[in-house]
Amino acid sequence: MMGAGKSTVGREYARRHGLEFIDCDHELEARTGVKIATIFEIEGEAGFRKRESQLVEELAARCDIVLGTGGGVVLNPDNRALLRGRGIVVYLNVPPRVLWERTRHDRSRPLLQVPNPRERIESLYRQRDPLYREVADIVVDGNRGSPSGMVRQLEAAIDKFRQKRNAHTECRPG
Ligand SMILES: Nc1ncnc2c1ncn2[C@@H]1O[C@H](COP(=O)(O)OP(=O)(O)O)[C@@H](O)[C@H]1O
Ligand SMILES: O=C(O)C1=C[C@@H](OP(=O)(O)O)[C@@H](O)[C@H](O)C1
Ligand SMILES: [Mg+2]
Repeated sequence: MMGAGKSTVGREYARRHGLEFIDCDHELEARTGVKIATIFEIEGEAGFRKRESQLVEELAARCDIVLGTGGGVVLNPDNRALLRGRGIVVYLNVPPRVLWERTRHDRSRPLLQVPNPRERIESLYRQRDPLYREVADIVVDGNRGSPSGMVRQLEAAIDKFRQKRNAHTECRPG
């Protein structure tokens, strides 16, 4: 969700692991030369989603990167299928009250520039939580510490996931 810490925690995780971090929104801004809010203004949400999907399709083919998506990436079933098929997908789950606290003074997210952003966050959370769970390999409570604390929790959760996955795919001596 917006404000969960994908951009902040993802960047820090990648730095600590010597991986390239690509943030979908930053990448779209770099490629278009304008802010996300301007893409929404000119092309509407539909135009933004189209650009986002094209970028996710391109980047899902990359290896050895940490990809920080926008929170709305899961709305498109094709994006969900792409993400499910690649890498390890983490859902940073943060309750709406905290998402609101983290985003309330930030005007960079057009979907929250409404008269009742708090209610908007709650309804988006209700709508999207099942979609995030559908795509995620790992669900991490994203409200359990500072960004660097979250990176350590992510490391532990990813190690655990890899061990479990390897145990399942190991072949037994015949
Ligand atoms: N674990 C955390 N604890 C406290 N604040 C955080 C945490 N993770 C992110 N933040 C803050 O919340 C805001 C939104 O983070 P951001 O990484 O942009 O979220 P997202 O990319 O998921 O929308 C930023 O101001 C960031 O510094
Ligand atoms: O949740 C969403 O629909 C959006 C989330 C934003 O990214 P963050 O999740 O990084 O804030 C950005 O892609 C756009 O404003 C739409
Ligand atoms: Mg972000």
